[in-house]
Amino acid sequence: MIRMLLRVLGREYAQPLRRTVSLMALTSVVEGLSYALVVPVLRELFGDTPEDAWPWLTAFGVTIAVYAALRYVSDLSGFHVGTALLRGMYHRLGDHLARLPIGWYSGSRLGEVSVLASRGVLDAMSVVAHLLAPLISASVTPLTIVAVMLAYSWQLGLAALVGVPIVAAIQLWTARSSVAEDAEREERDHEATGRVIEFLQAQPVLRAGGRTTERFRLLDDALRDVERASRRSTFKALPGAVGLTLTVQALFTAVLVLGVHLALDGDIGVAEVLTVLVLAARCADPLLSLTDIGGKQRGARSVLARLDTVLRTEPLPEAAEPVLPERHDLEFDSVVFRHGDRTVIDNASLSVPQGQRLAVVGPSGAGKSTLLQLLARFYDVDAGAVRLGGVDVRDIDPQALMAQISIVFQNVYLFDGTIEENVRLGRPDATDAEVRAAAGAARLDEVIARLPDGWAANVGEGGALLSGGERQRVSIARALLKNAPVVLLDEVTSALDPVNEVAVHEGIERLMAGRTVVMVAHRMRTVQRADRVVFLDGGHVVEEGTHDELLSRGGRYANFWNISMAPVARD
Ligand SMILES: Nc1ncnc2c1ncn2[C@@H]1O[C@H](COP(=O)(O)OP(=O)(O)OP(=O)(O)O)[C@@H](O)[C@H]1O
Repeated sequence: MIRMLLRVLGREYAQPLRRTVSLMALTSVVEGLSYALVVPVLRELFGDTPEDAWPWLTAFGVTIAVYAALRYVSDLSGFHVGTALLRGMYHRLGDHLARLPIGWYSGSRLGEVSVLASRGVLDAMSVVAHLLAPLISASVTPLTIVAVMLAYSWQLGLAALVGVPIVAAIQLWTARSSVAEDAEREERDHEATGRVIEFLQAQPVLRAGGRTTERFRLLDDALRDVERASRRSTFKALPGAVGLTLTVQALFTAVLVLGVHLALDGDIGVAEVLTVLVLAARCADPLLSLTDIGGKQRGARSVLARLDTVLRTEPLPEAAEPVLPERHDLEFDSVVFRHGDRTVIDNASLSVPQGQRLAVVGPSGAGKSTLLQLLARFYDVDAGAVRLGGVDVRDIDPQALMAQISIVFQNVYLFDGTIEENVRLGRPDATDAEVRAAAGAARLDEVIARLPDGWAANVGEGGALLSGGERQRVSIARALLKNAPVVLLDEVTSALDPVNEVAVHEGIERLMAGRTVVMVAHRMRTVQRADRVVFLDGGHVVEEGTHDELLSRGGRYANFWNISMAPVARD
């Protein structure tokens, strides 16, 4: 467990963790010794000279005081190390997540990672803060007591010692035999939490579909699976729990019977028998709690295994000697890209000279957005190469690559902060004048003027307090402020109101000026502003040329516009 914890966290935590474990073990030994001192105290008290009990009573008092102090220090140390590990874990996970390819963040991953990053990390780290001390106490204190018993009466000590391998074997067997069930329960638990997130996110769709009171079947199924998996894992751990209880009771009875027998034979005194029985009873409690602790420990172990899997996910490889491109032309050279076994981009080649605009047109699912994602290296190609300024994007330092590219997506995500903070994200060190100039060019200044708090207005989580068109303006202002030489644009497909549409188009026109642009275009008006057009279908470049050339060719592109324009013409 500790080894796994250190693998997930990194070796730098080994020393504080080892120190805490040693402190906890020492505390448990002193606790055991304090119980052991009851024997001489009682022996003297029951003996002929009870006043001889004073030195033992003093020693007993001192041991209790030392134990209390050690308990305080070791609990505090557990708490400090636990919180330090928690912080370390968050940093490690955050740093790693920031390096993973954007393409890794698919829909289901978001739920999984949010559960791991919140409850998962807390669960795993509670091992140190809350689980380690009881676990060590439940093992070390009884062992100390058994050692003391051996000193007073080897027969009774030996009887108790027999229990040690049995208890250890039961614990080990329970842990081993329920590994699969525990992992299954954790898996189902995570799935259900993901479904809860999905259920909350799907509220607008469910309500629009009139399913306000109907329960969400996927969530219901997931919760039923959790119930089934929990039942299976509880049943699997049950024989271990029952076995442990029976063993502890049997041992206690054996020590009791043997103690009485020895006392009747006169081998040991009544005081010894009494105290050994008290000690044996004291052993029983922590031993029985091992069942509960073991369950929690197995839960934490499976969370640690999940964290380990995420942390072992390889980020996109970084070039050993990165090259900085000096030009900003773009090139797709015989690119093949697959999602699983599905080929999404199939041997596509195209190029965009520096400062020119390429519009990508095609039916839904043709691979248009994927093309943009490959340019920004959200994924790596499976074959061929994507080049910026003649340099393979895999040979460019990831941060340098992102500095060359501004991206304006259809779905704009804004952080829960002020408008100014959201625009500044484009270039955090920009001056106020530059931020205001970018906002003006994106016609965001009109939006700001309408808001009571102006620049300081909060946009709400995800930008919920702004309209779709207003959010687009923020994202264009952000891109303008970034002032990158390459612009990737995924045109908004849903209709904007006329005022926003004009403003967004104006902003985009300013953003594109003098830059190398690849835009996924859904409107004829946008395509007409491009220097060249490629028509993509099934991941292939089917046609390529200027808008007028392709229209007059009367091929797939012309046909595509004829079909998409037909409803507009009818209106
Ligand atoms: N993360 C993913 N995992 C698996 N398949 C994916 C993933 N993302 C996209 N695809 C598939 O890749 C294909 C191309 O998707 P892409 O989003 O590039 O198409 P598009 O041309 O932009 O479509 P649209 O115009 O509808 O947005 C689609 O068939 C899609 O189902």
